[in-house]
Amino acid sequence: MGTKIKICGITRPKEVTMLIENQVDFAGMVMFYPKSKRNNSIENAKILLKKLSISSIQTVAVTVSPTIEQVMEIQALGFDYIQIHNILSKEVLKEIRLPILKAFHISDLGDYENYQSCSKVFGYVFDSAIPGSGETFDWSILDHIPRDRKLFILAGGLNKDNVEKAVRQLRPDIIDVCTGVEGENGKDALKIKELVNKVNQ
Ligand SMILES: O=C(O)c1ccccc1NCC(=O)[C@H](O)[C@H](O)COP(=O)(O)O
Repeated sequence: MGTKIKICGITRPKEVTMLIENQVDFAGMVMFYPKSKRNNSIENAKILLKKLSISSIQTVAVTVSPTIEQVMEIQALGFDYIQIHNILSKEVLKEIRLPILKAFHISDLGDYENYQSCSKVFGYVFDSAIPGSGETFDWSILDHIPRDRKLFILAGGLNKDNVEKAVRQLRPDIIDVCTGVEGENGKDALKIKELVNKVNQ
């Protein structure tokens, strides 16, 4: 099976159209994180989710240290997965029903093994120090990560110029791209197309 593609940080209906036209596999929406320029309100997320529901694209709510109330709202919206950066509290882990993609930054990789036996964690997102910054990191630090059956997702500064090398070197299940497919006004149709072509060639 080929490498799947997740485009993160969508905020506009026309970006959903770009994802559908390019047959990407996952769409990520930043939720409850107003510090991000890609943050979505509940109302906007509803609009994007409705538009995505006519496609086979899987939806991911991207969160940072979410509270239990936020997790409940995300579940009610009908996302397929929740991606959690920073803290995944015991309370959230106990109550959550959505499959979790746990994000690790290059500084908290040591945490990774704690989640390997957790049945609610379906995958790991390996990301640079600042999520959504477009910065890459030294991929060799992942060489010694013990692989298991959960999804191995590579993020952080990927774009059309480095994605082939990343796929060859790390064989991720999914590549996750945000800044690398953006122009001045959000996601760029040509950049998405070029990236998808590079991954699928
Ligand atoms: O995009 C954001 O602003 C953001 C903020 C907080 C958490 C996650 C965020 N973005 C999505 C991500 O999980 C990844 O970091 C991203 O897909 C990779 O970003 P990039 O390096 O820009 O490709």
